[in-house]
Amino acid sequence: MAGDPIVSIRNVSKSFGKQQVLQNINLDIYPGEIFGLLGPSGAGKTTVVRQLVGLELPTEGENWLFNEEMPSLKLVEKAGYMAQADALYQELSARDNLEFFGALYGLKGKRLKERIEAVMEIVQLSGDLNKLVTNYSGGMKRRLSLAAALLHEPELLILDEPTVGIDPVLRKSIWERFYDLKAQGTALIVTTHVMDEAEKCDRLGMIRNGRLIAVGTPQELKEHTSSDTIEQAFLVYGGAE
Ligand SMILES: Nc1ncnc2c1ncn2[C@@H]1O[C@H](COP(=O)(O)OP(=O)(O)OP(=O)(O)O)[C@@H](O)[C@H]1O
Repeated sequence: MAGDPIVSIRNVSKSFGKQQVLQNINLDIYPGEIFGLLGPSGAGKTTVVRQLVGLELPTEGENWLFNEEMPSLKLVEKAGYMAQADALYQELSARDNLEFFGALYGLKGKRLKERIEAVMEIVQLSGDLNKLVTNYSGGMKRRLSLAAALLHEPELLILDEPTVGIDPVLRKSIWERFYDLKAQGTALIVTTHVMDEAEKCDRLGMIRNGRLIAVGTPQELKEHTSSDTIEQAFLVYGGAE
């Protein structure tokens, strides 16, 4: 792949107490690609992405972002992160939440106002800007969290199960926005256990029991295992482990 990787995970292992949750992960991710981390619940996907944003440290190995080792405060502005659990202030309106997150990223005034309008349009919540978050549905909260991650136009977006609880129609339109961002050169890392979503990624990393068992385009992974579906390919790689 052309150019320097935007993310480089090097020999990363992680244990929580006696439980080893990541085993010698090596992975490079490049600008402008949508990289999917696919694996069942508990496989270690969240632990990988939390390390990339400096919320977790590896027990062994290194995580590099933009040619700098994590954790680094300087990198906070370059990456946008959407966690699995929504980190929103329930008693505030969507607008107040976005103003708060925007201020954290150094956005203010007219620029902040413009960005809030733009991201709320992307997640189709423009009409609900002044509503209190406590009155949002689960799917609306997910979309608002996504809006917050998009606010400062980061070069790298790290999204932990971004479309859980979002209906298929909106999921499709959110993926269209992901492709728009990719076209602008943004790299996206998306964790998922949904197979049809995995198919939409440029490349996939399959994770099972803390190990990266395969990396490639959806097409490559299917071809190498003579599988018709990603699910089948996953089972073949998992079985061969
Ligand atoms: N802070 C922690 N302390 C102890 N164990 C943890 C901690 N965080 C994660 N784990 C364990 O690490 C393993 C991997 O968890 P992780 O959340 O990374 O999986 P995941 O693939 O993201 O799963 P899911 O799709 O359910 O979010 C699990 O067994 C989990 O219980």
